[in-house]
Amino acid sequence: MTLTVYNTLTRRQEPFETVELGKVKMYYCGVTVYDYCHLGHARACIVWDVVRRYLEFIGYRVRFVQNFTDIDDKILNRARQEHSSMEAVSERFIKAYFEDMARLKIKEADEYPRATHTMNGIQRLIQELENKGYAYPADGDVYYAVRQFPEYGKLSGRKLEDLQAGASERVNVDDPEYQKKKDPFDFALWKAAKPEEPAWESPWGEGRPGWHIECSAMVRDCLGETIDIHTGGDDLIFPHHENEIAQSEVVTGKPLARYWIHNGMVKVNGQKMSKSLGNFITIRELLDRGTDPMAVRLFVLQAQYRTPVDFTDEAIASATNAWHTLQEGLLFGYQLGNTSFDHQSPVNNSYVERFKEAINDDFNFPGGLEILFELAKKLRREKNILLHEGKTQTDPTELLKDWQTLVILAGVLGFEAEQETEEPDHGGSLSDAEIEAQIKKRLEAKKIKNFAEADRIRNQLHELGITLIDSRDGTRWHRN
Ligand SMILES: Nc1ncnc2c1ncn2[C@@H]1O[C@H](COP(=O)(O)OP(=O)(O)OP(=O)(O)O)[C@@H](O)[C@H]1O
Ligand SMILES: [Zn+2]
Repeated sequence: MTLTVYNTLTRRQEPFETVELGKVKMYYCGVTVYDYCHLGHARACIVWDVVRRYLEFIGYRVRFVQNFTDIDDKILNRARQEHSSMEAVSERFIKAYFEDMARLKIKEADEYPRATHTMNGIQRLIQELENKGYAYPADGDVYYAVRQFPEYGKLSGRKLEDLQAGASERVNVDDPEYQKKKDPFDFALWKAAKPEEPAWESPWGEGRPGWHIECSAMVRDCLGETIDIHTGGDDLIFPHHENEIAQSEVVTGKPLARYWIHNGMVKVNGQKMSKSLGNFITIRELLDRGTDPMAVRLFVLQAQYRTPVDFTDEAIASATNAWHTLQEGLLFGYQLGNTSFDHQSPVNNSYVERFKEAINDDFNFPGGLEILFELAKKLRREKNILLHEGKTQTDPTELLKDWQTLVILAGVLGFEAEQETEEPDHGGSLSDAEIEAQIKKRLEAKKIKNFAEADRIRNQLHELGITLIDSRDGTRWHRN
């Protein structure tokens, strides 16, 4: 089966065909840099990191561009609060962004355009929109006339009429922007300079760009007129991506992107985790309290990328347990005596095929993870037998191949285990009686098919340096 992806634009899962054979141009709407990144951003970044890695794995050459929005009211507000400048705030949080992403092992993009570095492209686009009759100046601002674009709403499936009806009560007629607009849904392409705010020269006077036009200009400057994949969180479908389409497509006469793919939100008690709402946990907070970056990756990839996920401490704890299982599998080869990993090593193709088959179905990463866990659990079982009986049950050459397969496929999803972390700290070990009691609890959990709890107990014991060996006559154990 070849890759098929769900396209927000057509609301269908479609075969993936690129504009240029073998090449993918991909743009991700990145962060507005006025604060530290939170777990919601981590989800978006991990999902697109893995989509990119997977496309490379199946043979595409991917050009991945991700922007920074470094002009925005929120950045200006923060600068005011801190008595500093917009540049100082954005530089600080861009630096923090790179630190966080390095800790999460996110591959760097090929290019990171910034709004403030794209001023020519932005102004050129606005000028072209004006020349074609899609934009009009109003008192130093410039607005996009949504009524001019009959396809407006095609991405989000919203109709202007419905929006109008819904919004009529909420419109603030005293708002100066409202008074300048010909239609309440027209949006700003350029905003006249306000006193003491950063501003750029333009044919419409001093000012700064609106948010949506930045991305249209950055896509065009960095990747061209039609790209293959445009991504971002599903909170951006309307109005941001709708407006990007409206701006770009009337100027170029071409589709802006073949596939619009959106990640679901990380939520907290059912509400979007968001900087503006203040209900977030930053990536650095989460990692500084000892969460393994690979557990964060697992937390993200265990969910289908389009569905919302709830952040809870329990969910992170359970992802941490699962990571320990995977980690054990990834370290298996070193226990067999290998000192390094050779990426050219032979692999077990049947697993590779199953892995691809799962993920080719609209980037079904949870399906891909199942294959990894199958391999990791097999290797763990063999490791226990090896420790206990001095040799493995399966031919070591076959096992080595399984291990190599696991390392390579896990790498496609960005998972890496470091050899140094191989032996967890065995500090507070348990007495024999305590171990027996835990084993009993685990058996009871298994009886009622609560395998998650059974695995949790096994992993917890493993952390304390105790290995369990399951056999037909019960569970034996030894200290490592
Ligand atoms: N809770 C979340 N879950 C998943 N993705 C998110 C979440 N919040 C933001 N994103 C995605 O991260 C990228 C950067 O978002 P942005 O900088 O606008 O953050 P934000 O937290 O939504 O900001 P704000 O709270 O000010 O709206 C976007 O692609 C956005 O869709
Ligand atoms: Zn964007």
